[in-house]
Amino acid sequence: MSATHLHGPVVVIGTGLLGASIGLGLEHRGVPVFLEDTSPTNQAVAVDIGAGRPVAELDANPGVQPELVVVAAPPDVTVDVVARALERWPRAVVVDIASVKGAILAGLRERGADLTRYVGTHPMAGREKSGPVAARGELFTSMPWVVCAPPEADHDAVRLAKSLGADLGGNVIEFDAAEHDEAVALVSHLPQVMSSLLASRLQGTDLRLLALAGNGLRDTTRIAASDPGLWVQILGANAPQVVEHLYGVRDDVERLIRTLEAPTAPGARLDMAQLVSEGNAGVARIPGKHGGPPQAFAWMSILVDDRPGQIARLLTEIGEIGVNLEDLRLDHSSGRNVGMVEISVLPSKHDALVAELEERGWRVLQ
Ligand SMILES: NC(=O)C1=CN([C@@H]2O[C@H](COP(=O)(O)OP(=O)(O)OC[C@H]3O[C@@H](n4cnc5c(N)ncnc54)[C@H](O)[C@@H]3O)[C@@H](O)[C@H]2O)C=CC1
Ligand SMILES: O=C(O)C(=O)Cc1ccc(O)cc1
Repeated sequence: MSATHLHGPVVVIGTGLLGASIGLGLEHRGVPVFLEDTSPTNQAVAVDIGAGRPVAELDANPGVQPELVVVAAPPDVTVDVVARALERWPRAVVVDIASVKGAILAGLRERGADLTRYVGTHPMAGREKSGPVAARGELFTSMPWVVCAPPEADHDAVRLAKSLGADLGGNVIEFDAAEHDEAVALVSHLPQVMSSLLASRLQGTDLRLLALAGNGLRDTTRIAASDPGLWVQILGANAPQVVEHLYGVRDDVERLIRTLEAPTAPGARLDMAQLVSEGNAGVARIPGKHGGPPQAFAWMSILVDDRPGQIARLLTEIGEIGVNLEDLRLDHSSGRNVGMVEISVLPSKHDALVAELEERGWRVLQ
């Protein structure tokens, strides 16, 4: 990885969730950012939260060109906005961050855009919310940041695109556009579709039934709250790759339906076990945090009295014991006078932590 950093100025066009998050992250590192959006409100909000200054202030100084332009507008308008930015700032490198890459590169080629100064990128980080109000400067920390350089791109343009991802704390990975689209169909677009399909089953359901919802439902439906306008564009631009996975899902669902229609038939239980085991095998392949190899963490549950300050005391004591928490979940059902804190740690730390916590009087369930 190149160790160079951005100096700026950087122009961000499209100051919604992603654009304002990029602006915040760069401004935090001292890189001057200028913002532009077709929505005056979104631009003003992004300025107000500290993501940069209006681009008019850069335009007022015609001698200064941006070092880098980041197009963070919706996929449908990205080709047009990138092509115009390449013409408007003839010395700047222009990157986009749209969730699909092949269609955008093809569109720019068709338009005869100067691809020596263009690099496609895609931060694999986001939220189920949109607009600058939801922006977070640390959104990209330790998340993959894909760089898809067209063969025509200058070395310096690629270096700058990588610096953007690295300066925002991302893990930079190089793919070509076709490989990228194939990968995101599986790791991003299919999860969105599955989450939406699942959550749509909840429509019209008696709220008394939904009151039983636990973490399983929440874990599998968070991204069902995503913006339909954005996802129409993403799925439309990557439809052939996504549909290949849906054929596989359809086959598996049909197999499961046949099994559950006759759950006591010979072989049916094996089929059910196989379905869950196949899921076990898939989930074990998801890389750990920071892009490392798959890492199975060891979980434990600690009972805490429902009194103010108990969870803070627990976390302080875990810090004193010197163990790093990998994940933390709270289960705090109303009407009970104890809560449950579930934590995960490296497997090598698990037994010693349980022993230490029990010694200090905590009730630990494994
Ligand atoms: N939402 C997410 O989690 C992620 C989104 N992306 C990509 O980032 C891009 C932006 O997505 P979000 O920030 O989520 O959307 P958003 O809806 O929060 O923001 C998009 C912004 O672009 C502005 N805009 C629309 N047309 C424009 C134009 N012609 N010129 C200038 N500004 C224009 C809108 O007014 C809005 O402020 C999309 O291409 C998306 O595929 C990439 C990774 C994650
Ligand atoms: O909310 C999440 O966890 C996401 O994964 C969001 C997301 C949405 C679109 C992308 O192109 C990349 C990431």
